[in-house]
Amino acid sequence: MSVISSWNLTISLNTTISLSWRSSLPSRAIFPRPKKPKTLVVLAIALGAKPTVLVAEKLGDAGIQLLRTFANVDCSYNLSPEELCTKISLCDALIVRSGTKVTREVFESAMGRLKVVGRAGVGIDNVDISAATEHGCLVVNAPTANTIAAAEHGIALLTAVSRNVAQADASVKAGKWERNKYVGVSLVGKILAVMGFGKVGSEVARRAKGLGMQVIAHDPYAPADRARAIGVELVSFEEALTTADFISLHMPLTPATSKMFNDETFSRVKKGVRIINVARGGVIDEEALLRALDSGIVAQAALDVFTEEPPPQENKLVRHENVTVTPHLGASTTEAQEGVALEIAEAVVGALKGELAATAVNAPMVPAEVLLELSPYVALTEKLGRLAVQLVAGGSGVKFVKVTYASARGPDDLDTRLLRAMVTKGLIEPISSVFVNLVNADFIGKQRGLRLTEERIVLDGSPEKPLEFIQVRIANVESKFASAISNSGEITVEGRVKDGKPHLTKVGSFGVDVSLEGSIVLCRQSDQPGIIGKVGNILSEENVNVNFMSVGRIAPGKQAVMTIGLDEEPSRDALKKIGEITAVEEFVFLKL
Ligand SMILES: NC(=O)c1ccc[n+]([C@@H]2O[C@H](COP(=O)([O-])OP(=O)(O)OC[C@H]3O[C@@H](n4cnc5c(N)ncnc54)[C@H](O)[C@@H]3O)[C@@H](O)[C@H]2O)c1
Ligand SMILES: O=C(O)[C@H](O)COP(=O)(O)O
Repeated sequence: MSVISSWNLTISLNTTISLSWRSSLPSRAIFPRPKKPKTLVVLAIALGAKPTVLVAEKLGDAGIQLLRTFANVDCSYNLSPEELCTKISLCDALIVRSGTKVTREVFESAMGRLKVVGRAGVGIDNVDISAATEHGCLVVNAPTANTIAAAEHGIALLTAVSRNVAQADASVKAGKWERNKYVGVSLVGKILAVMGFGKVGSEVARRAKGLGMQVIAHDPYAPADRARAIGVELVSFEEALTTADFISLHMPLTPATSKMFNDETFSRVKKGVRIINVARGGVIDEEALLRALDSGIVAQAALDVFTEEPPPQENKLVRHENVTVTPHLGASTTEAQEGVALEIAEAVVGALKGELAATAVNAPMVPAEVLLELSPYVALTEKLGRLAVQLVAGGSGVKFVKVTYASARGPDDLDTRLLRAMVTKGLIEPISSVFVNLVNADFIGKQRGLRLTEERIVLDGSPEKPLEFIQVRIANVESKFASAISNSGEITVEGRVKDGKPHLTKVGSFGVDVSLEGSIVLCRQSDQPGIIGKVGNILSEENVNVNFMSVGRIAPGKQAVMTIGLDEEPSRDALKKIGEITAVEEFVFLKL
């Protein structure tokens, strides 16, 4: 038995997984069965619950049209933060570009209705991701459609600064003819350091090589072979800083990259370096850049992005004669905006339909084929969680939960994030009013003090099935059904998938077998003839249909646990009558 202590995840960028939402759609299921992906949509439309999407910044027409095929679309631009907070409680989705700050207040004001925030672009630094996650709100972005536009803008600024295009243009327009003042520098043979070798950075590198530049790149996370493939050498931060004639910034704004270029870094650059920033303003300490420009350490800068956008009128950087500025135009080409609009509209509609887009920012991305295979186990884990928590005696509190996955597959072959989220959902939802989904499961679990550990049992045999059985145990609690406590002293429920359906196969130390649908009665009795009939009669008198029944006993004539699956919920009276059968020692009714 090995304890999983770290997640070994494969994130696929080209796949979708399914996830449904609770508030406006009338289903609590978190995963619609993949074979019927349209079910939730049909329900939503039939009940008139067409979702509302607030588009808070200008979005390309193709995207708006796509959104309108599925949702009510409210295009309200230039909302104040207060107006956004007021509107948001009426919206299921929000689409923004970089100009709207989606703060914690926005998520709080949504009061649970907002299910997805779509960022029509790459950078998500204007969205409070932690707050989104805490509120179970999915954040998706459109990471690919504006890559080329941003790279082209980077090259435009690179060539513009090397030849003083903006300054010379302003000079001529001011009636001057200063040919000697605006002598530029050549690009060919010069060293360009690309900082951040992701989508945009690598396209900039490719183009700069075409201009005859020697391109190096610094990116702690980029694979060297991807760089080598386009003739770029990955180097250390120090080497990039000290050798470059031009530095082009293409990393995201994160706590680690914030003010990455500051007085200290400028003190190490090659004198006369030229800096281009089409990434995010915050990666440069703007006051330090001003000092570096004034002292001549930095010869020129070209900035498309600023710490504060738009920058204040009196901003000295913007007015500096060696600085070329554009108003965050990197993504602003007709082609990129149409592409981004479609990319984000598809992602948002997909998310509202119950599919989790491949561009999810705050939820695990699971390949579709993995999801399909895991789907019945997803249902099983949620139901085991629901059963286990309902077996806890009032006042016990649930803290220590152990989930065991038994499989013949190697540990790296099983992505248990979905299953873990579903156990958490099953454990928490029956005893609280919070809505748990794949986005917020870990957060809600932690918030409620749940210590969920996972372990693997590696079985011999064929690894055809992803899992043989799953066990959920709750430690340090008492049970309202004493037989649910196994020899280890924990409430224990175990299940398997049989013919694609989740089954409960063990309660405490008793082997049982009941299909997990509807609700169930667990009943411990002394093993003797006639009990099944008596219970069956009580239920049939009430017109309650028994869909499954099994009896597991320790030994003939000793104690047995009867498991009865029910389609309808029996009345209190019927349950009382079951409890009054003489041989029945204890019983419990559990809702799935
Ligand atoms: N100006 C615009 O209109 C515009 C348009 C598109 C993208 N952008 C911005 O450009 C940046 C890059 O976008 P992308 O699509 O290429 O993103 P990306 O995620 O594909 O690439 C970012 C790269 O930065 C690297 N990185 C992370 N931390 C780093 C660090 N400390 N040092 C060096 N590299 C680091 C990552 O490993 C990654 O390879 C983002 O900030 C994005 O918001 C701006
Ligand atoms: O991160 C991005 O995608 C760019 O900064 C573009 O943002 P915008 O769409 O708000 O211009």
